[in-house]
Amino acid sequence: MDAINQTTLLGETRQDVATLETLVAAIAGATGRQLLDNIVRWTSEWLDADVCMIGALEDGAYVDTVSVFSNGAPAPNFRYQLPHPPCRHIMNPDECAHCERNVECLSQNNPLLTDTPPTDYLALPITDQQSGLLGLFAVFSQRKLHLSPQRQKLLELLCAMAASEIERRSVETQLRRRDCILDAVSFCASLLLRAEQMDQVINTVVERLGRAAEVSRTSVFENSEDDAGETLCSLRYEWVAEGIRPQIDDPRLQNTPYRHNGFNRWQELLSSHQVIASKVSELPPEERAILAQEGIKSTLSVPIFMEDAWWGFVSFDDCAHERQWSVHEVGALLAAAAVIASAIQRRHGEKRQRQAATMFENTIQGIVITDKNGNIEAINQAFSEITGYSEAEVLGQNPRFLSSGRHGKEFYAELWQSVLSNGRWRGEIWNRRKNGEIYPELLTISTVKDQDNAILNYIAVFSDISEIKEAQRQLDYLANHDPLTELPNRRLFNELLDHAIACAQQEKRIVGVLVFDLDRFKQINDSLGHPAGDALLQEVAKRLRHTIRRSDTLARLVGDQFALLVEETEDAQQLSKIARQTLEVLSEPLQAHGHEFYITASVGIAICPGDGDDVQTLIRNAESAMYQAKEQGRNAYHYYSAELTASSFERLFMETHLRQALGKNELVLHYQPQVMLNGGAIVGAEALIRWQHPELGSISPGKFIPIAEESGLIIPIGEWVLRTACRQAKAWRDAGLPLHSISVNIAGPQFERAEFVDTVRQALAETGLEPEALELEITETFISRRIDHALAVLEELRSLGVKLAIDDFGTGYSSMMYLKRLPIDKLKIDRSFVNDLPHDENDTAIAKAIIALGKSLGFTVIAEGIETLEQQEFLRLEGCDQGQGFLHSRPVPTPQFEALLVNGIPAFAPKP
Ligand SMILES: Nc1nc2c(ncn2[C@@H]2O[C@@H]3COP(=O)(O)O[C@H]4[C@@H](O)[C@H](n5cnc6c(=O)[nH]c(N)nc65)O[C@@H]4COP(=O)(O)O[C@H]3[C@H]2O)c(=O)[nH]1
Repeated sequence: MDAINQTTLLGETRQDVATLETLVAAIAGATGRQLLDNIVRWTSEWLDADVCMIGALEDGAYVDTVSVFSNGAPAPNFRYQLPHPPCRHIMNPDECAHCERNVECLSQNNPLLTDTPPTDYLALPITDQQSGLLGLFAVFSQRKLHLSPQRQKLLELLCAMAASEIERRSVETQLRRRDCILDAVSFCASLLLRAEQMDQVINTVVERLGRAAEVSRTSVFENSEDDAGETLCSLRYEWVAEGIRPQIDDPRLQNTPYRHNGFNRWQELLSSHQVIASKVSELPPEERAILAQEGIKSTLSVPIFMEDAWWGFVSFDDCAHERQWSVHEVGALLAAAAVIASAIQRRHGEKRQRQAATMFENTIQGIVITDKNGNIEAINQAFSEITGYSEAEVLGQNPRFLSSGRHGKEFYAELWQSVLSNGRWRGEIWNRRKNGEIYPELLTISTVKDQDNAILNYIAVFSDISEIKEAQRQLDYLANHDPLTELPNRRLFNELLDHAIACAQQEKRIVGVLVFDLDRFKQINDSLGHPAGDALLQEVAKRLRHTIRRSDTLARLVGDQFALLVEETEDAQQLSKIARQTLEVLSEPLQAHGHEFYITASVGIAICPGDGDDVQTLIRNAESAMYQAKEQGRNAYHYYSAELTASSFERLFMETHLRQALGKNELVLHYQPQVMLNGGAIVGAEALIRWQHPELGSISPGKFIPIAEESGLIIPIGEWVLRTACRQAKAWRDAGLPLHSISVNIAGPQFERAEFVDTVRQALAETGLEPEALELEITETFISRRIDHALAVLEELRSLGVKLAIDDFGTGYSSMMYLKRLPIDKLKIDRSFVNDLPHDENDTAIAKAIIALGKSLGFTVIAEGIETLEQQEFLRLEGCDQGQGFLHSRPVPTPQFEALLVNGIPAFAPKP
């Protein structure tokens, strides 16, 4: 049948009608592939063509034939590439049909055409209003083909039929692919659920999805942030199809900032839940360059969100085709991304679980998990380490086997009541280890409940707090004990006394408080240093501890003050017995810190009831009594009496005011002349301190010097005396007044200070007084107590050039042995031996002996307290060199003394 003739006939002749009838017969009832096959067969016959085919356009780049009729028979489908002549014309949207002669086409791609290459070509686009170009309908012939309007109309009709079929087939393909992906997704989901090793499964999941999506590569990228808050992405998992180069080891894909790589658009889109589905050729140039370099032609990237946070994305790359991603595929791959997200999340959870498991095993806290009935389901290593029980020994048991027996039923009832009502109990509990040892735990019990609030498990977490308790005990001990002597301190003593008072009041008993204070301890501390003082206190504590009865409590209140609480006593007399015993024990020589100490103490006793009903009053009154004992000559005990309070207050008052006296210029020096007994010339002056209190008037040094010594105030006061006396003597001497020397009293604590010699040196240097014009008076008692030390200091002072006198000579333990060694200049006979001269035999003998001793050793001898001419004469005749006393002058203020210096002593004035 000639095509031209037929065309001419179409629509006009019977032949036309027949043609249409055969067409209708061919397509009637046919659907799907059958319809397309019938169309190509019918067209082939109608146009007497060698080959007739319908092709579907794939990815805009290929034609996949869907039905081919070649040389009188159906032929296999094939694919060929576009654009390719002559089919490229059909790709032009304006072209609705194309007819071409003498074509040389398709020969390479289509085996059907290579044997007998066609010369004529006729084609029409198959289009759809929504999707545009779907494919083409092509006819090849070695005979001449002509496209008449009628023929074109009929072919357009056939194209329209083919279009719906191609459309249907395309959707079918997309759905098949989608189903395929969804199959893979569900497979992966179940795989993930069952999987134990998430890492391996994630790789399988990625592969399976990649294969299902028929892509070349599936890549999972994870986000992170750098220090500057920049979002980075790193390739974490990857699957590649055969022949595709893996990228997982490419360092450029690790910690890559989206922004710096021109992928900031991706960051924006993906982070806002959008998908990137594109042919690479259609991407912006910067993105295109990077992806094309990797051979990627199409990419679909889907974000992964985890708990609403953008975690990263999964990319499906097609390196083979410029693929047009269908909505179905995108939907399925979104589901795939969700599966991957859940896998990753599970992996994180697993990690957390593993961490939790590790913590369970490695924590130092013991953990027990029981079922709802309280039977142990699991324990950790620390449980075994703390309790000593192995897992096998405890599984299935109720933890009550750990009970120590120290808590009653009520304790446990309250505990479980709290667990059941609050879901939690926390507290300290005593439990028993396997070896029977009872130990304290800090325990927390909590419940695990299901959705319906029913208890599933109890979890007990506990720490062995033995060490903490021990530390607490030590802290308590430290808080209540004196670290030096390990005796109870004032705090604990107060508590115990409080308790004792309460008990005694109930039982109508008496309680005694004895306060001990070491006499002159301060001097020891100042002279030998604190280590020696501390060692002495330790020895004293040891000795006292051994002396006291078990029922009594000894404490160190402060410094050198100890207290004894006597609870079991029949009467007050027993307390004095205890005080006496204590004094006796202490009077024994003590060895400490390489020294031998001869100490004494003063003890004050207060009794409840009577001397106070509370802790403070009792202790304060015992202290008052102790001061009273001191004032009465030390090494004694004294009961508290109401009058004592007044003197204690007075003492306290004086100490307080004495502290301010120096600053307020209330202290002054008076001077008493020292005269030559032969002739009466004033050779020296003794500086004697006076305290002029604005309210109390003049206070005698005999009252305040002991307080100054006890409180340490003697140091600044003594320095002031020394400087003032030196300055005054210098002034008098500079004024030409006849004064050989100025005598200054040095108290024991001053003399024992290591800096004493320096203080003297400085006083001389500051005032400019010649050293030989200064005489230091040191009491004999003091020198004899620590003779070696005294010797060394006196030598040093002597080397300064100052004069040294022994004051109150005769009152101490004079020993010829040391007296000989002492670098002194003068002996001062104590007033007490002068008082009754020349009538008292004893005093006379002593005075004579002292004078003889002093003379034999080459010392100057001076007698103090000369009040009568008789005394003076006796002493002078016995060879005493100098004298000092009211007979010559009382101690007087500076101006009066100046007058004495100028006018001489009236007692020696020539008789009129
Ligand atoms: N009954 C009587 N007493 C006489 C007579 N002649 C002098 N006295 C007193 O005897 C004391 C002599 O001083 P002391 O033995 O060193 O005894 C002094 C001395 O140990 C101490 N003292 C005074 N001034 C100082 C001082 O500046 N430093 C130190 N460390 N102690 C001082 O106070 C003690 C008492 O001093 P004062 O009250 O000034 O008493 C003085 C003086 O007033 C007398 O004929 N009859």
